[in-house]
Amino acid sequence: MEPHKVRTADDLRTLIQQRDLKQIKVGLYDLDGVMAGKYMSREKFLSALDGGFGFCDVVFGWDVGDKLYDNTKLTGWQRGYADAQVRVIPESCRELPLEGNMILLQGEVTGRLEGLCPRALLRRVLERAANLGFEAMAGIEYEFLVADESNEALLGRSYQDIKPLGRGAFGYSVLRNSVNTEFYHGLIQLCEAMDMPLEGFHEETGPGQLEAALGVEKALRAADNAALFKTFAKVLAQKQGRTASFMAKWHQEYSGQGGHIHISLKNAAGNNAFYDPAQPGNISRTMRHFIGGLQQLMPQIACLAAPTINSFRRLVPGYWAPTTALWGIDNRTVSLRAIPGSNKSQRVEYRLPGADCNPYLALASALAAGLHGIEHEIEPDEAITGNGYLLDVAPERRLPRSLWEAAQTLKQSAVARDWLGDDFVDHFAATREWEEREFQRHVTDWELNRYFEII
Ligand SMILES: NC(=O)CC[C@H](N)C(=O)O
Repeated sequence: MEPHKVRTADDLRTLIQQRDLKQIKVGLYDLDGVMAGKYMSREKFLSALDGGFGFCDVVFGWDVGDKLYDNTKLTGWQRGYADAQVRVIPESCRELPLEGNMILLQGEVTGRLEGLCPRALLRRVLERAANLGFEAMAGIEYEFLVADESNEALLGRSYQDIKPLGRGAFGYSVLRNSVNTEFYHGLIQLCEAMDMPLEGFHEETGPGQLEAALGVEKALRAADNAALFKTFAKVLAQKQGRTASFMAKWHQEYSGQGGHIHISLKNAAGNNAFYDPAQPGNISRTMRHFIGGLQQLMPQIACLAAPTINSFRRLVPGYWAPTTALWGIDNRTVSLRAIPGSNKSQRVEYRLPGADCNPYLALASALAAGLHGIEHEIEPDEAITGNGYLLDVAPERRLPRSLWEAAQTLKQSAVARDWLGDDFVDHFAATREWEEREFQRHVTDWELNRYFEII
């Protein structure tokens, strides 16, 4: 039995027996898209496979620095930080080549806190898509920085004067990717072994910025691959004495780091529901309405695509990242790029998500918005042409400018509540408000440099 062939609990038992595994690694993704997990003994794992296991619910109650949220209802001291119930997902089994024979299994939270589990959330949206007669496909691409030094060294200098892997900006440089093969080849091989092959991998336009495009998959698999890619690209870099970062904007002078999502829908006949060769740009009625829904709801779901304080540094004009909820045909100056193609490749690229977002949440919210558009036959604005940054946009097409604002628009969104659930919306918005409060009480370097002496 091979990890990529595992579909059932029995397959998994066979694999564990064949490899004579004494330990198994199990993890689940939190709201920030960070994997929390542990090694489990074989005995414990086999019992978890049948009956699930408990995992302290603080996994949804901590911020990225393990500080406890003080403003959430579903987790907190008032709930005693009880265990959340987790089920093991056999078909999530992956090889962990950096750890010899070890395998990795993902879990999903069930029961009282199921509404907060990012993977369960995406699964619910996909079930609703299936009820509407669609199967969602997605391909996610990441831009990320590789620093040619350890995180300890960077931490010691408070992340100042970062030394990127490769000097200067040389988008698509073959020199860079031929010299830095230890990292490039290492990651290609790792992704291959973990059954999440890269479709493209190149030097982006920024010192040390790389871009990896994961192959198109059914949406849940695409999000699994994306989340695992982020986790294990960081692991590989650190094992090489380097550091990979997926923050949205690590330097004001350089282009930010996107986590763009390419989306299409298959209809019941297995055809691409976005493709209609009789229409301009091959854009079917279904695709138009999907774009219409996503365009209309984008400000309301923006904080799932831009979930950190730093996300909003990326969303500025002139750096290839969008600033408005507009769309165009093959236009990279707006947030929705309709890509004319064939029955196989016709799709829309959602360019709002940064590399810092949780792929389960960004994808679930985009699909919810687009499917809402299909259900309600929402017509998008006219496609824009030329430089979208220069357009004067209507207030309802503006995107939130801060995490606080994004959390407020999410909370007020009836459609987000309908598709993502009240538990999720209330909890997630509270966690983003907490993040903004933490930031607001912090004095930044910029302020010190600007005001300390002169004001
Ligand atoms: N490849 C590109 O289109 C650049 C994207 C840009 N770096 C972003 O932040 O989204």
